[in-house]
Order: sequence, then structure tokens, then C-alpha cells
Amino acid sequence: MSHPPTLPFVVIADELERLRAEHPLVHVLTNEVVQEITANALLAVGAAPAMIVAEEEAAEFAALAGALLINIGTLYPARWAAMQQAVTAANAAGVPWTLDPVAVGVLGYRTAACRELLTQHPAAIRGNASEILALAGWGASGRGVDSTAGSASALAAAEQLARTTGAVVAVTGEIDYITDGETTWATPWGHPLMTRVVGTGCALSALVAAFTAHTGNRLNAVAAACAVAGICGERAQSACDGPGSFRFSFLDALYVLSPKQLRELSL
Ligand SMILES: Nc1ncnc2c1ncn2[C@@H]1O[C@H](COP(=O)(O)OP(=O)(O)OP(=O)(O)O)[C@@H](O)[C@H]1O
Ligand SMILES: Cc1ncsc1CCO
Ligand SMILES: [Mg+2]
Repeated sequence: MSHPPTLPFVVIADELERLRAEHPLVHVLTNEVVQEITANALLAVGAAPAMIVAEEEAAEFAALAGALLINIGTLYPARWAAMQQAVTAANAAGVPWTLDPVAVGVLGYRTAACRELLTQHPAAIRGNASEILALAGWGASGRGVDSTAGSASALAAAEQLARTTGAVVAVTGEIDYITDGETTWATPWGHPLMTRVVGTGCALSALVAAFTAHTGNRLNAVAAACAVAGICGERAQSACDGPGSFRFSFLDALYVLSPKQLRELSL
């Protein structure tokens, strides 16, 4: 297997600089577990989150947003109705939307929902290896919301999924791979402690949405979001005592990370 190249620091710096300048409004339809860490991660990095969840408001708001996140972690009929309203309105308004297919392949209801969502032109998809394997139809392997497979084992599935859906696909784990089906970046940053704190993956998907809120290079935008989460996860781990303080250190790391620092790392 060929090894995809590592995303250069200068690309991460450029994408972060653009995000901070544009301060995108991100419409978030996510699960009940991670609302707070998701909103705080978006604020810390320089985006503007809003969790507009009512079916009556979702279409109106999605059309105004810079990007939309659909995370099916705690899916139920009322939330699904709001998601359908939001996705339809986002597509009509040209607003890019990102899918986090939490535990797809493990349960029938959410798997059917994902099948439907895949026909609705997501701009980006971010999942762990088990989720990407299941979405691509390569078999179900997750244990609840966690992956039982390594990210490298899902790279070929991610490339196929990108080609069939037109989305940029990020499969995360020890190394993250980000692909449009033709070109693939690796982002090797991160720390295993990130899997012991709920919402690091879900918050990353919200960052992916925020970084795609422009018309530039979408592959680089999604990869930069993965890189930022990984770099900040590493920094947070070295500044914390365990999962509790990791949450705070992670938000602090997102806030202090600067394009200038990133450019210096590439010298
Ligand atoms: N073993 C690991 N080493 C380093 N970083 C990791 C490791 N596993 C996951 N990460 C990082 O943790 C973050 C979340 O990725 P993960 O694949 O665990 O998502 P997830 O399973 O969807 O998580 P969640 O259940 O929190 O939504 C990513 O930034 C990823 O790079
Ligand atoms: C723990 C958990 N259960 C449903 S969604 C979720 C958060 C993350 O993936
Ligand atoms: Mg997840």
C-alpha cells in the first residue's frame, strides 16, 4: 500500500487563517451528548456555532449558515425531520454540509438514514474506520460508537466512498486520511487519550464543517480541520492530567493555535 503524504503545515496555516478571517456561522445538528464541547470547540477555533434543532426553524437557518453539520449520534424521528429540512435547504442555497455517521452499520434505523443522506450530496464525511467501512458497504464492525478497525484498513473504502458520493471523506484514528477519491492526505497528529473523552470525533466533524465554509480547495479544508484537531489534541495531552482536564486543555489549544506558529513549524 502506498503511504499518502502528510499535509504541509503551510496549508494548515492558510486554512486556519481563512477560517479566522471569515468566522463562519455553522448550523449544528448533532447528538445530545456532545453539544457543549462542539459549540466550545467551534468558538475556540474562531467559528460561530448555532444549534438550531426544531423542524420549524431548520430550513430557514441552514440557508443562512456558512456550513451545516449533520451528526446522527442520537437520532430520533423529530431530529431526523429537522435534518431533512436542513439538508434540503442547504443544498438549495449552496451551503456545504458535513456528515458524521455515528455508529452507522451497528443499528438499522441510523443505517437507513445514512443511506438516504448519501444520496443528498454531502460536501464532506468524517467518521472512524468502522463507520467508513460500513458506509462504503464493506461490512459492519463498530462496537457502539467506537471503531474496532484501524484507519489504514478503511482508506480504500474512504476513497471509494469519495468517488461514489462526491464528498471529501476523512477517516480518523491513529493517523487520519483525507481523500477526494483521487488525492489523499495523511494527518498523523493526535493522542490515544482523545478516544477516552467523549466528543473529540464529533467536535472534529464540526471543525470539518467550519473549514469547508468557503469555495476554495475542499480537500485541503477538511484535511486542515483534521490536522488542527490532532495537533491540539497532542498539545492538550501534554498539558493535562487526564480526560477531565484534557477537555479544557483542548479548547485552550484550539484558541491559541496560530497560523504564524504553524508556518514556523514548516521552516
Ligand atoms: N490512537 C490514536 N492516536 C492518536 N490520535 C487518535 C487515535 N485515535 C483517535 N485519534 C484522534 O482522535 C480524534 C477523534 O477520532 P476518532 O477516530 O476516535 O473519532 P470517533 O470514534 O468518531 O470519536 P467520538 O466517538 O469521540 O466521536 C481524531 O482527531 C483522531 O485523529
Ligand atoms: C457516547 C455517544 N452515544 C451516542 S452519540 C455519542 C457520542 C459520540 O460519539
Ligand atoms: Mg464518532
